[in-house]
Amino acid sequence: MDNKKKNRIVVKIGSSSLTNPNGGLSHEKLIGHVDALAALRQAGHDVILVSSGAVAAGFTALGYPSRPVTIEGKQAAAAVGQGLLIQAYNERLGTHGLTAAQILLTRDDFAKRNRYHNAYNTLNELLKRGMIPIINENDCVAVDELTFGDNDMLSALVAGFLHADGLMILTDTDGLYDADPRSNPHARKFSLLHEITPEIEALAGGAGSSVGTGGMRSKINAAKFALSLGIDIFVGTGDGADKLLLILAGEGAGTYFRNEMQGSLKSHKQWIAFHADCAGRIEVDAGAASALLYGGKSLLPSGITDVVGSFLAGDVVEVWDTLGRRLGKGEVRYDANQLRQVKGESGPACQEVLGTSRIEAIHRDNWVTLYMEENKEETREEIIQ
Ligand SMILES: Nc1ncnc2c1ncn2[C@@H]1O[C@H](COP(=O)(O)OP(=O)(O)O)[C@@H](O)[C@H]1O
Ligand SMILES: N[C@@H](CCC(=O)OP(=O)(O)O)C(=O)O
Repeated sequence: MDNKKKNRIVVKIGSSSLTNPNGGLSHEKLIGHVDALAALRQAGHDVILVSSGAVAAGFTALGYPSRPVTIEGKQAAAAVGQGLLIQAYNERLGTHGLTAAQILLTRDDFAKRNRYHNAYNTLNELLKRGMIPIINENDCVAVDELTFGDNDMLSALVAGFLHADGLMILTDTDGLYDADPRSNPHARKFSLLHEITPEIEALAGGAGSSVGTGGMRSKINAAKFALSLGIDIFVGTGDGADKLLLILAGEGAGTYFRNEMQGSLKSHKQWIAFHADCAGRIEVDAGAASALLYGGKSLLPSGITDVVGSFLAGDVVEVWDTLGRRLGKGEVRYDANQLRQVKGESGPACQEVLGTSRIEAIHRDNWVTLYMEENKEETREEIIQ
């Protein structure tokens, strides 16, 4: 994050920072955040908000004494609370001449190529027109296997997908400590981390309030993912209308996670790597494995030794080598039957069967390396191209 250039910033606000401890929206807290978002926007930055709080804001109106635990209870509470949230956001944004644009997503929306690209195009159009996108999980329809897990991870996925410069995760604690500060008054804070080691992961505990869900653990998972894409992250808190500008300037009350990596994986490659369902599997010989991993080459049929499954052209498949190592994932140009016909064949033979000179089974633009040999940093460089 660089406070002098125009940045694209994803801000995530947790339930505890928007609602009262016993549920119900806190207008006072929400207004404080909106004023800070408006200041960031008015300083010329693109601002995308990932807002939790629908369940926590809605459950009291439904007569639940505390955050519901049943799926239908949470979904009903979210249906009420999401409306209350957007109404309150819009009221306050309006005083700054700004407008909210509500986007509710499920994991399925990220897994389907068309939906993923539609969401990307819509968000870019909204930002071009100066809107403030407000994203939440579509809790009313999301069921376990279709959820992002939590909004911390959703905000990291959104930050990656939009090639954000920074991700600010606002919560009720001023950063990551070496123990949960609620239960350990001697806990010490980390101000700046360059990587998330297993030791750091082990320090982060669960939710600290009756309305939060993932706790610091889910923030660390999200930070790890965003860091792997070269995005700077801040986890912490703040007060006043200039709190987000202070965070941007490196003066926020929290933990900064930064790494030196430049550039991020293209959105389409992120879709292949993190979201698309795998429809089958291709096995390749050593020459093809090396061309894919280290040569930056496309996969040609001559290197294919086996084709498993019944996928279609345009599907995403996993690629393994004959030693049983998963090398990566790619979008195939041909369906499984066509690839069975040309596997192991030379260029001219493939051209004859496929009727074209574009014989790549997987083009390098549609390939993502996932295999990382221990201590082999160049593989990582290839992932982040
Ligand atoms: N090592 C830690 N450092 C800081 N906070 C921690 C740690 N382990 C657990 N926590 C808890 O994580 C909580 C924040 O997460 P959560 O309750 O899910 O908030 P939100 O609703 O903002 O997502 C804090 O209130 C704190 O009690
Ligand atoms: N989508 C849910 C929030 C899920 C979630 O991750 O909550 P939190 O830990 O407060 O960020 C809601 O709006 O209530």
